[in-house]
Amino acid sequence: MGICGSGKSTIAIEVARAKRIEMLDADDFHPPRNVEKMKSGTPLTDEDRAGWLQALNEELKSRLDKGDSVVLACSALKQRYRDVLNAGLPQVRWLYLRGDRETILQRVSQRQDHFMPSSLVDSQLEALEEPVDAVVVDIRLPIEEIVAKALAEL
Ligand SMILES: Nc1ncnc2c1ncn2[C@@H]1O[C@H](COP(=O)(O)OP(=O)(O)OP(=O)(O)O)[C@@H](O)[C@H]1O
Ligand SMILES: O=C(O)[C@H](O)[C@@H](O)[C@H](O)[C@H](O)CO
Repeated sequence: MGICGSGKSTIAIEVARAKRIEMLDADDFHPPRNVEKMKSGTPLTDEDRAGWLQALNEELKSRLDKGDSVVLACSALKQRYRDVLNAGLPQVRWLYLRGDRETILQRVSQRQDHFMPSSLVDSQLEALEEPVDAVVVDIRLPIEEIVAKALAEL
């Protein structure tokens, strides 16, 4: 979890590869209207995110109930969002990619092929409620170090 540009997809892909498990990217589950909204520079509301979070919980459940493991890259900005994602799944563990505004802005503005505009970074930081029950990493660390910490601690 973490705000836009914190490295969720990058880290999740590597963790999933190392553990040979499936990786899901929550961005692939946003309804088109949510993506259009973000593209046009408007932050999502709790209401916009509600169905999406519910759907992601179902996706996790369908895999974990079968005994499969999965890595989900998801912003999960607020505690109540994480409560929906976690519902009925006590085995879920969180990795929080903690990022400072400057590094995030730099990475988001350098990305070419992404719908998220850097103008939304401040709204993401405002919405963010830092987790108390997560493994926390600083996004300025090299990718390999973050992945190693995730593999060691999750
Ligand atoms: N630890 C890191 N060091 C340097 N660059 C990184 C690191 N982690 C990610 N990046 C780069 O930062 C950018 C943002 O990463 P990524 O797209 O994985 O973030 P994200 O959290 O999935 O973003 P979003 O939620 O907006 O899709 C990418 O260009 C990625 O290559
Ligand atoms: O809850 C949200 O506002 C969204 O999930 C965003 O965080 C983006 O989808 C993602 O970070 C892409 O940049």
